[in-house]
Amino acid sequence: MAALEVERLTKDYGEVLANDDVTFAVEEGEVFGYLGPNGAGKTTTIRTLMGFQSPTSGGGTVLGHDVTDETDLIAAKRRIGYLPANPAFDEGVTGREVLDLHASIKGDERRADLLETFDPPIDRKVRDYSTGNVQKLGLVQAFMHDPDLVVMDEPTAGLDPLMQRAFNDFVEAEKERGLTVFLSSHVLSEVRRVCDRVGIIRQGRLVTTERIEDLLQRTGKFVRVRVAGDVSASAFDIDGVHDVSCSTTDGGRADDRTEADDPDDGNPDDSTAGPSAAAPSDTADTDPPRVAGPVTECTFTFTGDVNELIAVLGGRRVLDLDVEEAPLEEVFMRFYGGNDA
Ligand SMILES: Nc1ncnc2c1ncn2[C@@H]1O[C@H](COP(=O)(O)OP(=O)(O)OP(=O)(O)O)[C@@H](O)[C@H]1O
Repeated sequence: MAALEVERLTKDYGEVLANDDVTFAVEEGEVFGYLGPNGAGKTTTIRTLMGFQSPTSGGGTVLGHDVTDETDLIAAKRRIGYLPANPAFDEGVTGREVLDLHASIKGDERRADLLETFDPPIDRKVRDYSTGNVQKLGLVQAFMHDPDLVVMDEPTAGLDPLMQRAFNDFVEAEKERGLTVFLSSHVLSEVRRVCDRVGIIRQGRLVTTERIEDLLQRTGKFVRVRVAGDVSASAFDIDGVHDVSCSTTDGGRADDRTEADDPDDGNPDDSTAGPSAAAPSDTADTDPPRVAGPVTECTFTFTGDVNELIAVLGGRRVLDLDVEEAPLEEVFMRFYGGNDA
């Protein structure tokens, strides 16, 4: 049984169709990221799943309970943790009192541990909290009754980088324990680190659901190669090379030599540039080959067979080579952007 299901969910606010026939499921034990640009419809889905608003049509289940059936949902909510976007608590009470109230309804067996991790100033009145501290209090509240499913709307909003990292560590550990997490986010590093799968929504429509690994696989690698000689982009005309761009400079020029030729620049990349190892034997560990004459630097995204790339490079004198995972940002921009294709 899926821990959370959204089935043909449509929410029409009148002027805006905020969710348009959205269908996806989150499996037990999965961490699922729900992504999309501002106003895409993420909060609308989340609030509907939590029973705070009714769908125009369609619906969903959480832990097998119908989200449009109020009574059914009450039973499920004891086993669900929820962190809304911009959580708001009674400003006149302390954080401790907020948690005590929550504990009286759902329990708090994990409160002490969570307070060690997130550490909001629980004896101060909520009105004196910073935005980040409100968020931390919300996180403690969402997890402290040891739920089976946690739903969070932008959980790291307002958290400083250290706290964001603590949150990511925490979610990874929770995943190990088998917790199911559904979260919306704009923070791609966080998504990449903690999520197994993502669903991307744009203008109310689900564009894709995909495993993070597959998304990265499909995106390919970002390649930057420097070769001796005047080489044109057509030299890399093999399957899987995209957006190739080459520029040739005089290899003897000081500015062009700076990175590759300076053994003392402390740049570890100079000595580890993959197939530079395939370059001639004058490629000392700390002293990449010098070259007289033109040097061409080409960059491209590569989704093809790496052996074909090696074959192309094999016929040339490679001075430097970087192969990196393409940034996740690029992948998401494709989906976030205006081009449906
Ligand atoms: N109560 C409402 N009445 C009318 N329109 C609404 C209402 N709530 C949201 N909307 C509109 O529905 C669309 C989706 O909003 P929603 O808050 O679900 O997006 P979101 O993806 O969560 O955005 P963000 O990333 O900015 O939080 C937006 O155009 C928003 O203006």
